[in-house]
Amino acid sequence: MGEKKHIMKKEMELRGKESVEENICVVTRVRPLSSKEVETNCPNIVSVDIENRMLSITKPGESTNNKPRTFTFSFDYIFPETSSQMDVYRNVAKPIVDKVLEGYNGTLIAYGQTGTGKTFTMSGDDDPSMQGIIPNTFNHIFSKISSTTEDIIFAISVSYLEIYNEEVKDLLAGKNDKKLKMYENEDGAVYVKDAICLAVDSVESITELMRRGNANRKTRATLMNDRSSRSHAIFMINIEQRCQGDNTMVLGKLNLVDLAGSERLIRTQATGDGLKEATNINQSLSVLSNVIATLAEGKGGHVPYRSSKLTRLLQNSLGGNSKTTIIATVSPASMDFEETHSTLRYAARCKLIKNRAVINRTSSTGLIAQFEAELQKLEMELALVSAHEKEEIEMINSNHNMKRVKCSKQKISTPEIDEEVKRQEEELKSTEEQKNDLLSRISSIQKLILVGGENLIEKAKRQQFLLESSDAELKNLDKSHKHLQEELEKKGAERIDVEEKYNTLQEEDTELTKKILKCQEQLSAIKEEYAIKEHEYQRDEEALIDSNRLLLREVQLANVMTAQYIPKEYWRTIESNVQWNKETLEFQTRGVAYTGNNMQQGRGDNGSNVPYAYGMNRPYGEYHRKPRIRHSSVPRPRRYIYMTKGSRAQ
Ligand SMILES: Nc1ncnc2c1ncn2[C@@H]1O[C@H](COP(=O)(O)OP(=O)(O)OP(=O)(O)O)[C@@H](O)[C@H]1O
Repeated sequence: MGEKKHIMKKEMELRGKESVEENICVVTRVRPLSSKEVETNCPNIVSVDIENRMLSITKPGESTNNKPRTFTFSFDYIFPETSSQMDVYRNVAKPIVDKVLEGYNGTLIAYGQTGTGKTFTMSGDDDPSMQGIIPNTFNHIFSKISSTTEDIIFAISVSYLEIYNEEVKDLLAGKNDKKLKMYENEDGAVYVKDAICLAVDSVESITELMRRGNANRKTRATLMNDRSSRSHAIFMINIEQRCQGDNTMVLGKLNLVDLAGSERLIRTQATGDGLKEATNINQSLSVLSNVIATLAEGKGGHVPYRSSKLTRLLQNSLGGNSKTTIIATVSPASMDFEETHSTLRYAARCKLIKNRAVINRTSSTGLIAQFEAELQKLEMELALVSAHEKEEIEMINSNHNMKRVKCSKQKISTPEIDEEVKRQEEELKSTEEQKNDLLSRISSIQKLILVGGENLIEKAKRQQFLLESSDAELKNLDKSHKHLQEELEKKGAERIDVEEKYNTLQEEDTELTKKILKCQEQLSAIKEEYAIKEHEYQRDEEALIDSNRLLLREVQLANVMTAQYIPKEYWRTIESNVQWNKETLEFQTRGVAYTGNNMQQGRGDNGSNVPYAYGMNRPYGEYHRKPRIRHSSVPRPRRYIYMTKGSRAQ
């Protein structure tokens, strides 16, 4: 005994090393509005954002700042009203069943207000497309076994229990209402003593057990549901498998739990047995809620599993060795707001629970070993019976021979021999019956040992096809989603490109606009300058015209003067001695002693007749130097006389 405990402790230590802690998976499923709710125009308060896995509910009649008050929750997966049974199976149950087939414990729990679709989700209807998780699981398991290799053998067994008014009942035991007791085994796992556990060899046989159990389940019509489940039901499937090559054994346990629905007594108006059932249901759900709250806190304190049969049975699934998923079912109807809100809060809390699942490696004392031992025993019996049968046949044959010899020799009848043959033939018949019975027992046990790769049933294959086709559909969807995503990314990149180009163009445009503005400024400055210059030019032109006019007058005056005052002979002398100096822009005379004032002075001083030099003392314009006659090359200071417009020459 001590050695066994030691081995178990070692095994548990090993399991601890192999396991990984992970959060419970929590999903929600919204049922469609019922025909009654549609008829009464009941508002839908639920909105689902599948992509972001968010679900929001709106509180009827309450708003802050004119906005309706909404509560948003996020879950691992959300199934809107339009989700099919296969959608739920593929996304929620299939991953867990696959893990159970690897040897893990798996649990699926449907939780929610009464009438929100727990039984619909777990069991569904007979119509194949309406089948719920439990029947889809059968097809999945058997088709998976069909597709494994021959060197793995399986044994599948089933139990179906319910907890009704805090009593554990066996749903496979017919109408026998025997209460069952729960115990803990050596490694702490809770089990129900004397619960029927039947081995199954096909989808048909397991479906038959489910139907039998469902027929025995307590249901009642209530104000909230025509066929309300009044008990928590747990369908348990054990999958044991052994690899023939290395003799390794694993045992996966799958618990499929359809809880009774929580209900507000004021709404169901239950009385009598209905009231007692509802009180027990609410009580056990409240203990479940406490267990979840304690586990969610994660402080490792005392968890009140023992406070109800339900929590005790689910001990391993909540905070223990199991891959667990909770499916919270909710109603979209506005009148169910309180219940929906409470279910969602409860479910959100479940997300915090951590489990630590490990593959259950078993010793050889499992179902397969039991079957093999029984087969061995039956085959030994068969060998004995066959040997006996052979002896009997031989004896009968020898009696027949004896009878033939006696009859032919003595020509007498042999009543003793006839009697003996008759007796022996009866014995042979019974031996043959015994042999047939043994053969059929052997064959039925052999059928329960499922060999991997065997074509177990066509239906399972069909279901597998359904699953695979939905997988393929999903893959196709994924593909087109990916394609769309890529297209979107491409378009996004193109848009960025265009935006960049647009930005550069805009920048260029701004630059050019700046340049244009600058050019425009320069142009207007130039125009302004041009206008000023034009004005100045006009002024100069006018001044030139004026000065020309003045010069003309002066020339005429000079001509008159020279004609009158300079005799012709002097005139020729002056002409021949006068030269135009290009540099000084003056006339210069050779051999003339006096110019300008000197000449005037000279004439005045010495009384000579030297005439006034040409142009002397004559103002003639603003910009023009008056040509002067100079005698000597010695320069003398120039005199300029400026004349502004309107002033007169002196
Ligand atoms: N997703 C769904 N699609 C279509 N019909 C649904 C869906 N969910 C629930 N229903 C329908 O709603 C009704 C109530 O569902 P169901 O009996 O499964 O509720 P429940 O949660 O198990 O209730 P209870 O706790 O009272 O047993 C049924 O008629 C069922 O067919």
